[in-house]
Amino acid sequence: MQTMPGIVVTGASGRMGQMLIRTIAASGKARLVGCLERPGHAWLGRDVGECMGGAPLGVRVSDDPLEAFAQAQGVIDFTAPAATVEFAALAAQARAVHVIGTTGLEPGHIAAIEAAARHAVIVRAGNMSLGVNLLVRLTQKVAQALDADWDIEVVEAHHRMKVDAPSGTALMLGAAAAEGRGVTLDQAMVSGRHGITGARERGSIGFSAIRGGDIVGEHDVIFAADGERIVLRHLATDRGIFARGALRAVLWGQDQKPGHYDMIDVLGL
Ligand SMILES: NC(=O)C1=CN([C@@H]2O[C@H](COP(=O)(O)OP(=O)(O)OC[C@H]3O[C@@H](n4cnc5c(N)ncnc54)[C@H](OP(=O)(O)O)[C@@H]3O)[C@@H](O)[C@H]2O)C=CC1
Ligand SMILES: O=C(O)C1=N[C@H](C(=O)O)C[C@H](O)C1
Repeated sequence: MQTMPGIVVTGASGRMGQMLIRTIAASGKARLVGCLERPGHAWLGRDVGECMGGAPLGVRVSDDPLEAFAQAQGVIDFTAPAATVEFAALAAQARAVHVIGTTGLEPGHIAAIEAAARHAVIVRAGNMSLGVNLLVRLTQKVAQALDADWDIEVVEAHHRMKVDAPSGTALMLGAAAAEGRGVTLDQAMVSGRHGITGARERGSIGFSAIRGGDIVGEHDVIFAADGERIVLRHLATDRGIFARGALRAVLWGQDQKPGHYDMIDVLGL
């Protein structure tokens, strides 16, 4: 009989960290074997279930990733770019599958993640939900079917605590639209217009970000032409969709060769 993979959750006290811990504990498919927080964090040394205001889960919060990863088959990481790069190197050293949900990554961070993925399985996506990854595919198809008479705009809305813009999801959708159009996102992207911008440049892909309240995550891809408009929309109302996707990814990754994968690979879309 195969044993359930042991998973470490980084950023345990965060919005996603707590959702991941609940999802793993209830799954019956994986075991929670470690929880990480920064040195000095108030939760260190305490049972993570009790820290979250519930029953004990038998896992104490630690600030030692090396020790935690050594006993794990998977690491689920929704933290911040600098931490994720550090975790990628350590998870690869431990040959643990590293699932990365962290957004706001710059090219230098991605290069470091690529290097780690030469030695271990990494699954990274700016959005782990089934719905958004399906929308990525639909966006690519619609962009491929339409010419540059159709202006493409990506509009996203998130809670007031989000620190990066455009969102990782908006960038995935923009990249899919660009791919459908046969251009790169770097060539086409226009983000956050302000002031006397001049008329819209034909073929550009625009990005706008709204931040407020407790919005979990909303994304529209607008294809606007003269006289008509197509809007592809995803609304997230519960962070459980991201946690369930991440759990699926860490289980899928157990049987893969080292490499840098995304949720399209995991979901087979
Ligand atoms: N791909 C996806 O499907 C999704 C991705 N995300 C992304 O996940 C990330 C986290 O989001 P969210 O949970 O809302 O954010 P939170 O701020 O609620 O949680 C982040 C956690 O990571 C910890 N952390 C940050 N830096 C470090 C570090 N250097 N070392 C150790 N721990 C660290 C934080 O600790 P501290 O408070 O001490 O800083 C905190 O516990 C974001 O990048 C977000 O965009 C979110 C939802 C879905
Ligand atoms: O920070 C968030 O909350 C979210 N971040 C991801 C992103 O940047 O797209 C995914 C989701 O939209 C929630």
